[in-house]
Amino acid sequence: MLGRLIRRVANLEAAIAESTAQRRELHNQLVELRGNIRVFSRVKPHPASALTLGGDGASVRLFAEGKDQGFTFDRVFGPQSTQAEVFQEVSELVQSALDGFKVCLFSYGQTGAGKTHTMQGSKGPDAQGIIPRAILKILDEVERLKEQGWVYELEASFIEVYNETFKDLLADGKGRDAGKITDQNAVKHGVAGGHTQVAGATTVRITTTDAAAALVRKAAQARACEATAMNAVSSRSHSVFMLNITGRHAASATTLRGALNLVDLAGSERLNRSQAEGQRQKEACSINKSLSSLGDVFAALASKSAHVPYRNSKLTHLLQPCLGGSGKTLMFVNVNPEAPSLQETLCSLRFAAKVNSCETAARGGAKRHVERAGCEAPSSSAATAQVTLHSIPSLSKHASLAGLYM
Ligand SMILES: Nc1ncnc2c1ncn2[C@@H]1O[C@H](COP(=O)(O)OP(=O)(O)OP(=O)(O)O)[C@@H](O)[C@H]1O
Repeated sequence: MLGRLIRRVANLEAAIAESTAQRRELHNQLVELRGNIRVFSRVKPHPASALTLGGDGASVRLFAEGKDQGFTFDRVFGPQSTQAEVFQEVSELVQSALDGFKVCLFSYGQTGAGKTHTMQGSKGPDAQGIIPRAILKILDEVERLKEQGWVYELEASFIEVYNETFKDLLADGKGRDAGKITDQNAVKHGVAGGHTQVAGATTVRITTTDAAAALVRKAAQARACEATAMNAVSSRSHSVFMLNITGRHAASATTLRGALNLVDLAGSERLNRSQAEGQRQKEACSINKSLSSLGDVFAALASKSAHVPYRNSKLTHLLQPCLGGSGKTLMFVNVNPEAPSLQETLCSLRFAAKVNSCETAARGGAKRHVERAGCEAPSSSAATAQVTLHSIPSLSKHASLAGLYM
């Protein structure tokens, strides 16, 4: 009798493992079919919008430079879109980071277009943006995966890139130079798909939503202090929430190393060079340089160029493992639909269209990072076949979003 029950449990566990393997395999096939570089646009609410949204949920039109111009992306979120709807569309990429992929989400657009609203959001469960929702999803998944024998470690950093210099937003201390990282070679990419670190930046182990909320709050305070002291530096710097994810499964001696980078880019508006002087001119040059370096990296990837200029800016160097063929990237292009912003909106949409054109070229190259004893970073399909037998990830519908934002 007991023997029969034990066999039954073993059979049921094998069946669960089998269906989990299929789920992960299908999930990753789906993500890869959609392309490893995807572009979404989000239109901020405005009572007199100069943009027209297509009924297909993926296109937007505007009249500028004397003609009607249309753009199509993977998805366009209209002004009515909620934070929950937006997160729903990106949650599969968050899942990919847990599955061992290097993932990067950007928000791009002119100042005030909604980048921080999309990434960070504001207080209250409905208003929270991608960062708090992603942390909550990951912690929830990690808890579930424990039952399958997986032990996950989450290590977070919060970095700012201002005038091509890194700053640790989690550093203690106040003042303009607090957290400034002067080491020009601070970016350290782990070998064979290991984690990326910024040497000298604080890393915090995240085990609870409270710890995560405290970290997000500290980074937001550091940016707010700067905003007062230095005339809103935050809109002229990039912020990167970096989460390195390590999953270990003792029974199969398997280790997964994924990463989730959530990037709020500097405002993309073109400053009038003739009017910008001193510090503002330096900032403008540095923002232009890093945003155009990002564009250059996408262009090189699209043309399958032998050389991809990751090292031309701190940001692209930091995000190299996500941007390259083995990672997954999603760019949000936030636009302000009011008439005076039309020219900036057109520039943003053109940039996004360029990034979007990389999708097909880069398609199909993403690799998860898997290690097993005596077997480093096998090919994606081999890894999928052997490694996915131990988890049943899914987001708890009852999980609370409370407490993760500031
Ligand atoms: N989709 C939206 N729904 C409601 N409010 C929004 C939306 N997008 C932006 N806002 C509001 O517009 C204002 C500016 O947005 P936000 O701060 O996110 O812009 P930003 O692009 O991050 O600007 P900056 O580059 O200066 O940091 C905020 O008050 C924000 O709450």
